[in-house]
Amino acid sequence: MLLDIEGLSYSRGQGDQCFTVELPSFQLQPGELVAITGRSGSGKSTLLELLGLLTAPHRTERFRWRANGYRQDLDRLWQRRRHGTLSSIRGTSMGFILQTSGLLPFLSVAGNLALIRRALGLPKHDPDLDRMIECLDIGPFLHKKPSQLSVGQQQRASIVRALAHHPALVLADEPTSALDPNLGDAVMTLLLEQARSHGISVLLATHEVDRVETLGIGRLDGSNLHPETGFAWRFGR
Ligand SMILES: Nc1ncnc2c1ncn2[C@@H]1O[C@H](COP(=O)(O)OP(=O)(O)OP(=O)(O)O)[C@@H](O)[C@H]1O
Repeated sequence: MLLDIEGLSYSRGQGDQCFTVELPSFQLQPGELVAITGRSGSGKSTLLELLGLLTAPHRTERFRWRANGYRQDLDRLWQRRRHGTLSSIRGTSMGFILQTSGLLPFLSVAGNLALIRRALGLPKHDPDLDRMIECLDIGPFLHKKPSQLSVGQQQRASIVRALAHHPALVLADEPTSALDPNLGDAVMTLLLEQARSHGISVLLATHEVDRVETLGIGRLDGSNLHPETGFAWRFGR
């Protein structure tokens, strides 16, 4: 099991503006793709930040990680402020597809893709990376800087970058939001194929419930615990 979580919760804000996200129980297997769904403002991005170790939860009964033969008690790492270890897990074993592309502005797209592989000591050339470049049609702008690209082109480049080092977990925040339906399909096909062929687990925040249901992708859906305020959401399958 890649992630094993019980009783995770996080709150931000004060008093009647307090916003809470709860994840009572969640297990994610290697190669599993799960869509995080729920109304706008329900906390999908917040949940991705928590599961991607970018934000510390306020409470967890169990928060465990196991990848590449290593187990980590993430709860304990947060409590002991082992930020170096948390950062190393993020850098080596996770790939992020953010709403803002997150590509480094001073590098070309090719440079962005090469950086993570070089940092991890992986060979420069990888047939699988070439195939991903072809699949999302980013070859024509590999030499360009992110500022010279459309939002959709940046999004496609950031998807390939997140997968370039074959991480154990990819966290994707609305990865098809700026794409036309054909490219949206290509992205979903690529994520499913990477999950199956490389055992990469994918957590995908999305509003595209129809698309994920058509593809048979499981959902972690947010329900509103306080309909009058909408400030507390519980996510479950
Ligand atoms: N930096 C922040 N500071 C304070 N509140 C925030 C911040 N970012 C988000 N929020 C609030 O936290 C709640 C959850 O936001 P989040 O972005 O996680 O929701 P979401 O489900 O991803 O939304 P969307 O579908 O619109 O992207 C919202 O009520 C939002 O207003």
